[in-house]
Amino acid sequence: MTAAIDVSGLVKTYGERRVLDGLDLRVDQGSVFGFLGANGAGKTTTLRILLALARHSAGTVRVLGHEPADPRLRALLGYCPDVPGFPAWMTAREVMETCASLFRLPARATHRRTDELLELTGLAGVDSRVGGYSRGMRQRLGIAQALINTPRILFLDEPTSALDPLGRRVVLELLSELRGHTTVFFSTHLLPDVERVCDSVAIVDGGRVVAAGPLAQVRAAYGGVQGRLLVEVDDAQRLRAALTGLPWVAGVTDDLTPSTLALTVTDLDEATVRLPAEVTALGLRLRRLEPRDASLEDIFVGLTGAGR
Ligand SMILES: Nc1ncnc2c1ncn2[C@@H]1O[C@H](COP(=O)(O)OP(=O)(O)OP(=O)(O)O)[C@@H](O)[C@H]1O
Repeated sequence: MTAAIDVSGLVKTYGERRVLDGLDLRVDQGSVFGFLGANGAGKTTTLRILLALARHSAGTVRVLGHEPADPRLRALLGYCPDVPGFPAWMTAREVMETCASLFRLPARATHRRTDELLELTGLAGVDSRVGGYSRGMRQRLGIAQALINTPRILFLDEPTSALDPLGRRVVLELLSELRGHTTVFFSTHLLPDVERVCDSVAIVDGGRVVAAGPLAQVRAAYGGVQGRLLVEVDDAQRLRAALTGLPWVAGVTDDLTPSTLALTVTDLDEATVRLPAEVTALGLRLRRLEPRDASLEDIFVGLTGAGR
């Protein structure tokens, strides 16, 4: 099957500055794909190139098998920018009808699709003008308008960044519902969002993809590097002092309770064996030992040096 998105060796320079530096990317059709990177990593630039809003300096880019500027793509794509803007005096229905007219949808299809999408995005029955909408409502209308033409790929730039937790959940559930029908490509710096809804992920850093693939595969491939252990003992601070500096311990932080430590370890299996021995040697009592695979956050921090 043709990939939804296939990018190879993508380079974008601004003057002397190499903002994208040989970026490779493959997104399967029907997947919910998270394009993850810290601020300035190159996400928006990549998105703009995929949508033919910016030109690349080198490399190949195919969207549904076409060059981004191919006019055949126009009807096949939907896009919602990070801060969607609408005329303040319009209602959601008027926004949808205006967008439908750009695709020359017949009146019946416009009405049917508008009803469906306003229902899907929780805006059915909202008759007020867009100017009074909350950010979450605007974002949902942005997604609805981007779906009016039943696109094969929906592009979203940081769709949840400006939203409160409830607004984020609603938008993420909405993206999940599109799985299998529409390829969803969304850029974000929010790791929990990716963990919640994505099948596949690419982590971009310094204009390159540093890890990519199905979420489980990325976790397995890079999760072995660092895992986590939650450990509860009767004297956490003595254990903390003893563990600090050991070669298999990459970091120790206090956890939620005073008797619990969160350990970042270089090898989860080795640590699970060594830790009880350390606790016994100190004459402490082990109350809990809970190994955890590296989260996407551990992987992200390890690969991009975020927070360094
Ligand atoms: N028109 C431009 N001229 C010069 N530099 C630019 C231009 N657009 C973007 N950049 C630079 O390219 C780098 C990548 O920017 P980009 O917006 O793609 O990052 P991003 O991953 O989307 O981050 P953010 O979440 O902050 O938007 C940044 O360092 C940015 O300053």
